[in-house]
Amino acid sequence: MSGLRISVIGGGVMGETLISAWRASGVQDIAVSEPRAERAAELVERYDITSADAETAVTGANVIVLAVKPHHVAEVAEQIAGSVRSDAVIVSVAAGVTTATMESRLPDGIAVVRAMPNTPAVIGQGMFGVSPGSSVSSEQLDLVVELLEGAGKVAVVDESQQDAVTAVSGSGPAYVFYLAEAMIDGGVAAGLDEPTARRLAQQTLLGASALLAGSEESPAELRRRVTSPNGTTHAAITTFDEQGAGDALRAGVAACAARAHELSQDGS
Ligand SMILES: NC(=O)C1=CN([C@@H]2O[C@H](COP(=O)(O)OP(=O)(O)OC[C@H]3O[C@@H](n4cnc5c(N)ncnc54)[C@H](OP(=O)(O)O)[C@@H]3O)[C@@H](O)[C@H]2O)C=CC1
Ligand SMILES: O=C(O)[C@@H]1CCC=N1
Repeated sequence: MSGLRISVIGGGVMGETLISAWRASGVQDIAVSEPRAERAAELVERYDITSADAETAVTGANVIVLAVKPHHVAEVAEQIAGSVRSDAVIVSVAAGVTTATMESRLPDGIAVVRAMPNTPAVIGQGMFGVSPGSSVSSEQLDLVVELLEGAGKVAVVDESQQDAVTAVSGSGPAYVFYLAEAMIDGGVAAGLDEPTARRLAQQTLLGASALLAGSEESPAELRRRVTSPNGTTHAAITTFDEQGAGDALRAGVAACAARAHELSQDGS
């Protein structure tokens, strides 16, 4: 994508994730704005990008990514409002911040897209739920989708579904790591050394994920194929059910969506 200039406001976990993925996919011109000087210098050194204050970083940028905490989005939008190109597209990755909130802080007609990423984007395996605001042209949406596809898969969804997207894919990697922690702990308790338990859990999650992603079968059917009658898996799943693991996970996903909704009400 020649002539593309991306400005990333906020050089934390998600800002770095996207910068890293875009550098790996060949994007040349990236500027970051990050208030902590040491952190900004680290990103400049690591990814060969430029660093500037927010107003300078967005000047001339075609795509501006807001990767600050949800409660900082409105003030950052106000801060850059006078410096954005009229044809720029602003992509916010903040949980719970609506396109309407951002549009109200920016000049009329500026294109705003809300995107919910996840951290596997750092290895090009991200999942993004994307919702255009009221002033986004189809070319601008295509540009954002193409850019994000450099870091993973993209689903364009109605903005009303963004809290649910956050609850499944945005926060989802943490659920998988939580499962990995429990599997490793359980393996150690059953007699493995930690590095071996970790290796077994890692490859099992990788293999099972690839199988699930490439299969026409439902997760329930794939699980059934592991579960021999009255065998070892049956013992594990029966215990999970008895102890409410499935219900607990469903309740956690619902709590995540509710928290995303709460953020969209007051941003804090
Ligand atoms: N981490 C994840 O897995 C995901 C995160 N998100 C969203 O991404 C956003 C960022 O999250 P994450 O990267 O985890 O958070 P971080 O706290 O790691 O990053 C936010 C960064 O923005 C910086 N910042 C604060 N104010 C400004 C400002 N005015 N101008 C420029 N930079 C500023 C912060 O600096 P300082 O620390 O000094 O305040 C910090 O470095 C959030 O809105 C979150 O909802 C979405 C999906 C997944
Ligand atoms: O925990 C959070 O609030 C952010 C949004 C989704 C993943 N991390």
